[in-house]
Amino acid sequence: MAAAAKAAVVLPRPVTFVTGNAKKLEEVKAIIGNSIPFKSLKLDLPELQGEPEDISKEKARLAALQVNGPVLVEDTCLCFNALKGLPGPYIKWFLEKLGHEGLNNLLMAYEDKSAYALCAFSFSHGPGAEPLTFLGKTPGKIVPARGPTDFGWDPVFQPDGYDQTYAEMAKEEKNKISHRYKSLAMLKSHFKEAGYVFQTTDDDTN
Ligand SMILES: Nc1ncnc2c1ncn2[C@H]1C[C@H](O)[C@@H](COP(=O)(O)OP(=O)(O)OP(=O)(O)O)O1
Ligand SMILES: [Mg+2]
Repeated sequence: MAAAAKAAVVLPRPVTFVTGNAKKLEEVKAIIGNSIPFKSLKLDLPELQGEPEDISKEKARLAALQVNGPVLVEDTCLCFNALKGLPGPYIKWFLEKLGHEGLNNLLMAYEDKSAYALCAFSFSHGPGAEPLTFLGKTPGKIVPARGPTDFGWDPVFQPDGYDQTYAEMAKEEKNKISHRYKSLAMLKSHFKEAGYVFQTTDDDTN
């Protein structure tokens, strides 16, 4: 397919990354740096039930309506293979109610402790536009909590090939292999290929 003939899409302003989670924002900033012009907005968007990709897309549709411009949202899942992918998108509530020990206990009856972290970024050009979704997946296993407890389930997830949990790893190291890094890498190449042009206006200076 010839991509060369495509005209660049003009976006009315920088992309707004909508999240209620400050830690996620920190990682996204560290990973995308200046490669995509973006600003952030703290909103806790309602999340549909269903498959990770659909939840992420719906979040992007809602965010685009609220922001009235291009948006980026992210939904994170932690999926246990023995439980056929659950808690998946519901990990936030499972973590809140059960804690790290409870997450380990869910797997007590199973020998298989393998899991994967899944990150679904969705990007929408604006209200009414169909969001594009980029999925990043990092395989690992669920272990008793080790390391700092300041970011979600990081202490109970040990990525394959490492003897440290996400929480124990240096940030730069985690950001090189994480589910979030992988989906952002796809997003970055999409931006590169699409060659979006951003219109900046006075009310966007910040
Ligand atoms: N990289 C990560 N490592 C560990 N825990 C994470 C990571 N990313 C997210 N979490 C936690 C935070 C939440 O409890 C849960 C993901 O739920 P999710 O709905 O994606 O986030 P959130 O509700 O905190 O932010 P948002 O406002 O972007 O939806 O997993
Ligand atoms: Mg959420």
